[in-house]
Amino acid sequence: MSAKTFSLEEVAKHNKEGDLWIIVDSKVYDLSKFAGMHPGGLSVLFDEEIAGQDATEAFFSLHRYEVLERPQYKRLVVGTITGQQQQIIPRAVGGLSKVPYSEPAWLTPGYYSPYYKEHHRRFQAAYRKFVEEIILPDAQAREEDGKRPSQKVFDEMARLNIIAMRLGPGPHLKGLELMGGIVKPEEFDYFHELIMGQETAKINARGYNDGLGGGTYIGLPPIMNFGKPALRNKIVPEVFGGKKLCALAITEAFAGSDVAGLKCHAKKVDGGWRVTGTKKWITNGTFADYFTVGCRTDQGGLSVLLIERGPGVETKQIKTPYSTTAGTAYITFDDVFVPEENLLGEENKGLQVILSNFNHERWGMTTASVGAQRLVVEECLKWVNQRKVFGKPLHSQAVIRSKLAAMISRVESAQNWLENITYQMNHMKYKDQANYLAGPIALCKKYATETAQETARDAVQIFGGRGITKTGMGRFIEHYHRTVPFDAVLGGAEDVLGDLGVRQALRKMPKDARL
Ligand code: HEM
Repeated sequence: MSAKTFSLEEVAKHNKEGDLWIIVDSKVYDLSKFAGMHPGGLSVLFDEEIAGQDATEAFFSLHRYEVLERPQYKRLVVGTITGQQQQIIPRAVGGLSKVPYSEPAWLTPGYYSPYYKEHHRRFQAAYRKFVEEIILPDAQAREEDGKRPSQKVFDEMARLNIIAMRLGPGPHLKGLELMGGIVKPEEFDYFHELIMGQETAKINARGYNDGLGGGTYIGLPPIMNFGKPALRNKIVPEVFGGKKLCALAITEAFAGSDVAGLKCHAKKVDGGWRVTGTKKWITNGTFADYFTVGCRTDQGGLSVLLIERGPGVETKQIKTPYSTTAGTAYITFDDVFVPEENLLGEENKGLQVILSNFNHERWGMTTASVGAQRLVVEECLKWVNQRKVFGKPLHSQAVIRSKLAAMISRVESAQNWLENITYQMNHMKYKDQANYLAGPIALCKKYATETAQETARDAVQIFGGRGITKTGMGRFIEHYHRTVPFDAVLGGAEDVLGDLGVRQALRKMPKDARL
């Protein structure tokens, strides 16, 4: 940037076509050539309050800060105003936001938490930096072109053992160097995983987030927990190494939450099965290498088989409102031979394999949902502060403050419930989690996604037309509002989860309970 300084009077002289300067936050921009290419048009720049003037307020009413960070616009700076300092300093890469409620309480100066230790703080700082430097740029590019997340991102994740950590604490982390040694495998707990879920959600690229191993998150645990040692030893290192991806293929057009109604058929043959059937809405299906598949056997029971991509396996893209980078697929298995050793768990006891996965999946989705909801609160607080209506900030309207009150309360209650459940998970054996936490996790997810949708709706009302525009000020809100139903449907629709939570409670009702 040029080290030249100018007085306000000098800048004011450059206020005509072919010679146009403006000031944004103490920096002087020469827009003489750019004016004709300005996406907002030429005429707006020649307003007498803009041309040659300090246009900071007008600029931030209409553009996100990141516009000024783009190299092609940084080049337009010709100097600064004598005696003025930059007032608007964006958050440093990996740093914490100072906007109230944009960080959970444990990351907000002055507040305390019983849950997080020093290694969680170190981990959060390192992981956020990784997300912003490595994942975010790829996420934005892939959301645009719809391709799967780049191999270099998987390679970087593998290098720090992020793929292994995404599956939560457990024996699979033993002996691994996590995040460059910032946290020891024996220290790693569900709060670290919660941090990962919440931080990754901040990329605000919902399809990409699922593309980044969403299928592995639910498709690999059955292999790790129920696969035979030889199968595990082959597949787990390939996946943790970022070279292969899994997908969980249970849902069909015929049966969704009703897993007992699956039609995909595994016919017993010499040395294994031949599988024929279809699967629908399979995350990462278009590019996954391994499919963890729920099949009906000859006896009518349910078995889970590991099927490798190969002859007879076809995957087709399903178009959904989120980006194709998630690889959502319709899959057909056409007389595919599956060897005996690919059986996960016991034959006809597949329901146990499938159900054992659900709690972790739903809890993980809740971490992401709450993280994204918090980002929306931050976007709204910034917007109401910088947007002027009738000469005053948008937050001078009581109705806007009332919407924000509801948004903040929702995200804080969801976060606090989630942290309490996470604490329980840290202290329970995995099988006790099914007994004690299946209901609370289901209810917490339902609550988080319902509140997420209310918050998405309120945010669109606050942003107005910008909240339904894919570029510009409200682009985060538009994306969130369009993709928020994914949180509410994947891993179990809200009504199904609510019902599960209440049924679990009713099963535990004491026989002698009376009013
Ligand atoms: C450094 C100077 C400026 C640059 C680099 C710039 C760049 C841009 C860009 C890239 C957009 C497209 C929307 C987006 O991606 O956010 C845009 C839109 C716009 N700009 Fe500027 N701009 C500048 C100054 C101004 C100023 C001073 C005004 C004052 C009125 C203005 C008015 C607008 C308007 C009205 C739009 C359309 C906004 C919308 O669709 O909501 N721009 N500008």
